[in-house]
Amino acid sequence: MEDYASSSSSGSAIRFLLNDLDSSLNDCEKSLSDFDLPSPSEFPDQSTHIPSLILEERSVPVPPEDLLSREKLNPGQRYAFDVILDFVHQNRSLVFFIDGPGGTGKTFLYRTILAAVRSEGRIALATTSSGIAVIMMPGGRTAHSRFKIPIPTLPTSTCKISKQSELAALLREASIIIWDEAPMTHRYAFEALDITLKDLLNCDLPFGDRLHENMRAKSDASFSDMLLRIGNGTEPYISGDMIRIPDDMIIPWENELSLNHLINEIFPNMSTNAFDRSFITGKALIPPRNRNVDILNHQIIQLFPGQAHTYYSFDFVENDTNNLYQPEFLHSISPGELPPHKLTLKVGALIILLRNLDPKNGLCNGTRLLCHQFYVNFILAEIITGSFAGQLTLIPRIPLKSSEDVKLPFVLTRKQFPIRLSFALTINKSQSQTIPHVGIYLPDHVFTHGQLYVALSRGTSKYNTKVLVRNGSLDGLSGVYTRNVVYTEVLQPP
Ligand SMILES: Nc1ncnc2c1ncn2[C@@H]1O[C@H](COP(=O)(O)OP(=O)(O)OP(=O)(O)O)[C@@H](O)[C@H]1O
Repeated sequence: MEDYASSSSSGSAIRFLLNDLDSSLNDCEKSLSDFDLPSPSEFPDQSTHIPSLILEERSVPVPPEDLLSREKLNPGQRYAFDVILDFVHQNRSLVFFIDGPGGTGKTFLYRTILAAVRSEGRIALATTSSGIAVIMMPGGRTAHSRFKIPIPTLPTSTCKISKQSELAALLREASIIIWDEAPMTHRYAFEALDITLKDLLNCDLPFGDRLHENMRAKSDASFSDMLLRIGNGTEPYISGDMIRIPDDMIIPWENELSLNHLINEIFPNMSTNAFDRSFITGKALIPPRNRNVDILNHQIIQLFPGQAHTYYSFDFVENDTNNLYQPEFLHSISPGELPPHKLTLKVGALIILLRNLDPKNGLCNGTRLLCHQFYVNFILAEIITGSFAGQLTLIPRIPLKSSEDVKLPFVLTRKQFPIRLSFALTINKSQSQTIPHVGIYLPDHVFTHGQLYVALSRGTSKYNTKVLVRNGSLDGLSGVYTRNVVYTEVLQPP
């Protein structure tokens, strides 16, 4: 409360405090009402000052490199930028859809728009569907937290924003709202926001644009072209839905030991390279499933030099008064969304956060970090993903509950650090990240739309993207093949 004492009145100070508290709780999918705390609007402002939410947005720093990005936009990005900025300048409303496969520069475009609009003293709200995308945009927040979209979101849901609230004032004041990775969110969330915004402001018809050029791999034109063909489903198919992977990307499958060849290709000479920060942070192995992630991480931490530090979790099931669930059984449960019971780490090891601890400060579900030091109840680690890269942070040990997705007949509570090793991560978790040196391990062929494209498009060139396919041979044909799942109807304009 002392930090808020300089506010013009005690009512304002309490309101500031409640607003900040509410925003932090929203990041963890909770709200003030969950803790019987009053709403900020119960503490009216006696002064004529600008609402704190508006001040907060106005103070989001504009990175100088984002201002310079305007000069680097490719023709597709430039067109979208010009049209959108025109609407902003004319104070006109329209909904724009920017579409394009991973790596075509959507986030780059959003950051350029945010910087341009904010540098004019206007308000630009940056929101995203996933926690990890938040840290890719300065001032980013998850859409659920920013718009107070209820969870679960039902067909009749509306956002919890009253007309008199500071948030309503912020939305009215905003010149632009950007929602990254919008298709990942259920349509009920958009309908809830649509109804709410219609009540607060006026929106018009949608407008769409599609980006085509893969910017992540632009230094390797043939790779970039191949990626777009794979993403569009136009790479030639052989024997149903199989495509051939170029020979120079292949690590041949001979037997189980071939996995070591892939690991050595991406993480060579670990005993000398492990403490070279730039070596270790630009790399990852990406298989489709969590169980393969665990196998790979286990193998790499063994190769990693230094003393192992192991943390064991405390596991329990609430209200299990008859001790039905023995600790040994609970320890053996290890779904990808929870940390393992036995967490073995080393200084310099790569880890990934499994919860949104503090999205405003870069600690989201999906943030990758480097371990620096181990304490009993904290780990000192350095963020390596997104705009907070380079910052040191303390990760606490916290209780984590299993979700319904794990399909257990009870809720498991595990007290552990909310992290896993991340030398390897699933293809889905790798989305939105550029990983210059990537090894794709396909013990099974991919199974969902666009997944092969996501895996292959993490890298920046053919030469540092390697692929190991377990069942990649086709009768009578040379070369290595894997499945590419593309539902072309998903790519058609409405
Ligand atoms: N016009 C540009 N000039 C230079 N670099 C660019 C340009 N556009 C994008 N990039 C770079 O290309 C890479 C991929 O861009 P970005 O992350 O914006 O793609 P994306 O479409 O958001 O990908 P994803 O969907 O995988 O998150 C980034 O390293 C980005 O800095």
